[in-house]
Amino acid sequence: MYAVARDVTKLVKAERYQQAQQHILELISVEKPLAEILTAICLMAEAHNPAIKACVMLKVDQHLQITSAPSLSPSYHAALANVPIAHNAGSCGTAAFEKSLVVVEDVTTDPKWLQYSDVVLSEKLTACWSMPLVFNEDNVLGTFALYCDSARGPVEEELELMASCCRFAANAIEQVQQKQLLNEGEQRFRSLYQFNPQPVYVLDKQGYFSNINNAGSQLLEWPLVELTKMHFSRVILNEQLAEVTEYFSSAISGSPESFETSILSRTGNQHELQITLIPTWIDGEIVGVIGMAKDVTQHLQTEKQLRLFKRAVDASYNGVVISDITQPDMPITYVNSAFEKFTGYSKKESIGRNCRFLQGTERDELAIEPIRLAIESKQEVSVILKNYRKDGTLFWNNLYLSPVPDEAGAITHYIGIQTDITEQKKYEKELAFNASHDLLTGLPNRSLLRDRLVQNVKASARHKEKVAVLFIDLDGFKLINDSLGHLFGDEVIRQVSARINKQIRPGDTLARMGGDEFVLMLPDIKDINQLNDHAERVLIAISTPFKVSGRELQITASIGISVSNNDITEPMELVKQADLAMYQAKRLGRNNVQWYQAEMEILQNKRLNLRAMLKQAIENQEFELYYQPQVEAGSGRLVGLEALLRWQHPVQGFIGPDEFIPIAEETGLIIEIGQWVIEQAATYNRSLQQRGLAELVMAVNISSLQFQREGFVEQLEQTLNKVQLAPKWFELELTESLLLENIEQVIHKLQHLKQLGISIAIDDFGTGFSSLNYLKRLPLDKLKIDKSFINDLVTDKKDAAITRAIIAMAHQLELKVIAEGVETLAQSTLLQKNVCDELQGYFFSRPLPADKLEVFLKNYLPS
Ligand SMILES: Nc1nc2c(ncn2[C@@H]2O[C@@H]3COP(=O)(O)O[C@H]4[C@@H](O)[C@H](n5cnc6c(=O)[nH]c(N)nc65)O[C@@H]4COP(=O)(O)O[C@H]3[C@H]2O)c(=O)[nH]1
Repeated sequence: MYAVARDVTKLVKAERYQQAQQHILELISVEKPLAEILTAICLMAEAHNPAIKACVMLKVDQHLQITSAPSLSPSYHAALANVPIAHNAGSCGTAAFEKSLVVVEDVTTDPKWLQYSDVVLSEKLTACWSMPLVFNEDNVLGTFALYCDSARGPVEEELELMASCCRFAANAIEQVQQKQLLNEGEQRFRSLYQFNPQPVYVLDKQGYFSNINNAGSQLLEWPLVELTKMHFSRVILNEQLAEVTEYFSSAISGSPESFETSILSRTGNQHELQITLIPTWIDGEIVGVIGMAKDVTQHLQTEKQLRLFKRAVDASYNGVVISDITQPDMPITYVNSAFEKFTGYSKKESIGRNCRFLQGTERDELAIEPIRLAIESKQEVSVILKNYRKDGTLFWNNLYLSPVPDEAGAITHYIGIQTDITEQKKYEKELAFNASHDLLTGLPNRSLLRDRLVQNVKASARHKEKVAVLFIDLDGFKLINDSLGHLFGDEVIRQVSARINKQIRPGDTLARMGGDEFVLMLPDIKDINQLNDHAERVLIAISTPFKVSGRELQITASIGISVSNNDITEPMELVKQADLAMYQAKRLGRNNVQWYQAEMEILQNKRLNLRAMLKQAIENQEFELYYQPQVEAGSGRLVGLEALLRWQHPVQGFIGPDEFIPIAEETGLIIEIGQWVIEQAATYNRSLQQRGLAELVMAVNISSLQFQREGFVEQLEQTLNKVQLAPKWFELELTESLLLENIEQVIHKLQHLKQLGISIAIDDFGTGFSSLNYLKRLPLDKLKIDKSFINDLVTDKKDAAITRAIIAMAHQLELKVIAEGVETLAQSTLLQKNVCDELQGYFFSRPLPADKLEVFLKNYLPS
């Protein structure tokens, strides 16, 4: 009977224990709170033996805290709230520390309980056995302890119970902790997903959005509800769809993809996105992809713009250079292609160096100073620098420097824009030179001469010295120019200027005033007596024969000299004075030197007066014609008259033609005067014939200006018709130089005159630049040997020889010859002997007024 009763108790106990275990497993599986599960474990242990109490402590940091001890008092709970994991920290603290079972049979004697024994005793408990809750062999989660009211160790059965409770507790704790970890992970993922500022989305295997975060739906501008039914192709730009679909297929096959594409939002806004697609694996199977997008529209635009800027700067015509002013010695960090082209230095050779290497060995401190100041004050600046290319050639660099701020506004760099203005500089220099120099000879011109004269006159006055001016004018240059052409004339001027240039000292100025006029300024003259020698040397230099275009030539010059004095207020006055002196030299037969004298001014004034009076002379009928007879050499018979103009001014008295004709020519009045002479001479000749006084050819001097005028021949023809004088009784005396101007037109006019029956004589023959060529070509009748040859004809063999030669040549060309200025019988006889056709001169008669001529005609007897 007894035996049966015992078996039942054991059985009941085992059954209850099993039920308790079942209950605990259920609690764990339905994820009941940990404290509830641990309490159930404690109760299961206590149910085994009413003399023992259970306690579960969990590890929190390096301490143990009671999580469940259902049969222990609240004061016990409070006292062991925080037990350290250490040696001698009660049974539990020690067990957790040593990771092994600790059995304390009597807390009153065991040193492990020194601190806590009172608390245990007040619970009427004596022994405490504690087992660590270990997970994965090493990880201590806490402790499971059994207290006993008697001082003893655990029996075998109790040890098994503890081990079993520990397993249950460790399981429950582990599951709770796992769940906690899972929870946290999910929350983290949700945060990453939901609060990500960049679009994140989930696509299913077919490419439909299953989910998308707020940033994504905002970018696409579609409501979340609608998006989750949409296929991704709906938002991709058409032309990129094929490519994106391929990326999607690749991702859905397990390979993550990253690419850039363009999408269109609901309202049509285009965005450039950088997308990463990651396959989503669930239980070893891909169920879709997670997409992450980054809106790079702004970034791409900025990049595009930067690339454009870089290309533009690279392609710029101007050299561009950027220097880092935050670095020591401000190295170059960038140069464009134009910089490389200008300077010859490649990018590699330039970057890292300071810009000053372009200045070569010399440094233009004056130009660099503004750059230094501008960089110091972070200002912009523009300077013109003399720089050198790699090959050593100079170039002018118009450099504009501007500060470049960083994002924070601090100036970190300077950008320099270079313009190569070498050509412009050269042009400016040329312009400046041309403005002050004569193009043909390269000599200073009038304006530069004026500047130098002003400076030198001032300086000389300070040093009590003088400035001399030599006005040099070539003799007969007009004839050379007219007969041999302007190019030839230019070459003559060039050669003459070079010759004079050789005669000057440093500090002298030789200027060309235009035409054939030169001015030589000689400063610092100490002895004015040397000036004559100087001028003579110039004359000799000019008159030495020279060759131009293969033609031998000799040319002389006339020089006027003036010297500064204290009365001079305007230095150019000196040039005027030297000019007047030069005119005097011309008047005195050319090829000589004259000094300026105050009387010359008077003479000049007189000329100006004359000019004014001449205008009145025609109206006031102050002109009169004198006539000088011309005789046939052989017979002495009268054959012609030369009409010579006389001017009887009511106040000034007689004024000679040599004096007023040049002025009449200068002013153009010669046209009117000349026409008056023609009419007067023709009328008078007709009158002589009508009155039966003489039948003679009337020769009239014609000025170049008059002859060159359009309609001259026609007007002459009309005049002769008007006065009814047959053209054969009229002759024109033309000078050599006149014939050489515009030769084709001259020939045409002469032929016309010839047709009319008017004869043509060449006046002053032998004094000009006689060209035999034109004599042959022109329809002429007569040559008039100049009186300068006749003067010394009898005494000077050379003059006699020239005269003979002229006569012989003229006859060969079937031209008549008349000699003028015949004053003596000897001259007349010699000319006769030399078969000169006609003679004219004081020996026969002076020019006579009409009344006296008529007396002469009546009395004339051929000798
Ligand atoms: N010593 C010297 N001289 C003599 C002798 N026989 C004549 N003469 C001068 O020689 C000049 C000859 O005239 P021309 O060579 O045509 O030189 C002329 C001519 O070129 C110009 N001329 C005179 N009348 C006119 C005119 O009506 N029209 C133009 N265009 N020029 C004129 O003025 C020049 C000077 O004229 P004139 O003073 O009248 O001077 C005249 C005349 O008086 C002589 O035996 N010995």
